[in-house]
Amino acid sequence: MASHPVTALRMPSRPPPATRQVAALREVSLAGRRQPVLRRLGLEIATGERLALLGPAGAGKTAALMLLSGFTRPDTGSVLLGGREAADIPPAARELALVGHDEVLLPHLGVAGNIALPLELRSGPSVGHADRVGRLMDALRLVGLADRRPCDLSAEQRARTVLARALVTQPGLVLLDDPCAGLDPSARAAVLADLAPLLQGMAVVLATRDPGDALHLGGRVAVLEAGALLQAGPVQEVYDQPDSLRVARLLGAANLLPGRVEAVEDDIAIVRLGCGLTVEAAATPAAVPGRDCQVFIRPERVAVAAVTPADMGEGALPALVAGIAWRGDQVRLSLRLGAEGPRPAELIVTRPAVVPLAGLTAGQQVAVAWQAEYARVLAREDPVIE
Ligand SMILES: Nc1ncnc2c1ncn2[C@@H]1O[C@H](COP(=O)(O)OP(=O)(O)OP(=O)(O)O)[C@@H](O)[C@H]1O
Repeated sequence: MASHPVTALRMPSRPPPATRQVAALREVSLAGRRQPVLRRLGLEIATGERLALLGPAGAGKTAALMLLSGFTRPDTGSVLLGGREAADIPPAARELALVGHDEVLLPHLGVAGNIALPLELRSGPSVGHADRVGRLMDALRLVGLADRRPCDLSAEQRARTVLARALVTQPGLVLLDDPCAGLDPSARAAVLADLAPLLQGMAVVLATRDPGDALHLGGRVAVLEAGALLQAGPVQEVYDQPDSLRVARLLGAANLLPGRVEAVEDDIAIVRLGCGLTVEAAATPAAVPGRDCQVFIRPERVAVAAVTPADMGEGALPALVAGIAWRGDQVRLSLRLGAEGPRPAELIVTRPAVVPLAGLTAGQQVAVAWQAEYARVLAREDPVIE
């Protein structure tokens, strides 16, 4: 192999800066041809923070990045950079790096040459030779193939090179527009994991359609759809406590069990499911006694065992194993709740494939349970975004 793996390890020399606002969108709106692109969107990004903009195609993620980078102006609302109104700051003067969808690598330069280019072009005399070399070595660790040409790189290596090139100047704000597009889930996860040490001290906004990216990036997530902000918060919190069906589905696999709220007591709602069983779930504003609802619970939050509900404990429910499927690194159990009644509900339970399922088989009677805090009462339908 002609390439030289880069082995030097070096921690970034920057001291961790005090937390402050690096950038913000304040109630920005942007009109589109047929429907609004952004609808009074508000976001704040602090020093060193990681924020994933998660949403389906056309949600307005790229449009939000274009506003921050200055290539588009909002129709209403404002963009702030470093606490300052950014309208008069041209894109080239904004101290940020933008990695778009179709970044081009210079074909006549090797990986190291491509990554070093921004250092040559942008770093002023304040960045000494030793610091430049150090930054280049740090960035090269993400790729590890210093002299390979772009035409000889795999899609993952290209993505790594593009990211390394964007980070080599250590900008305070990095905008990443789905830099792992086209890579399979394990490659996406590996790139984001390897990226983490390079991102220290930098604020990162990652636009993605993939909830796995948001979870791997860590930090906060802002969920967008049709230009509207649906929910924002720490990614694990939004994953476990979605406010709507849309957010529940956009963050990953979700059980949504139709039912009706019977009572609410001490932040816990008692819900009678359509299949006839009664369950507990965290009360939300949608938990109004007498109102139809859906009970949300993530598949990995459901406990299952080949015992009776009485043996499993208070609140456990009887279920029937309808099917078991192995999907790569995951086992997926399909259960029927209320199988005796006229309208059984399907409940999906997932486990890492390495976790033994104590010999569960299709057709077996089991008991299931969950902690009420991981189940949530959601409205039967989401409001229309207008
Ligand atoms: N400045 C603009 N003016 C008018 N329309 C725009 C502008 N920017 C984006 N759009 C339109 O707004 C919609 C949302 O586009 P955007 O690229 O932001 O979505 P996205 O969430 O990034 O989607 P994807 O995941 O497919 O990249 C698209 O229909 C796009 O054509």
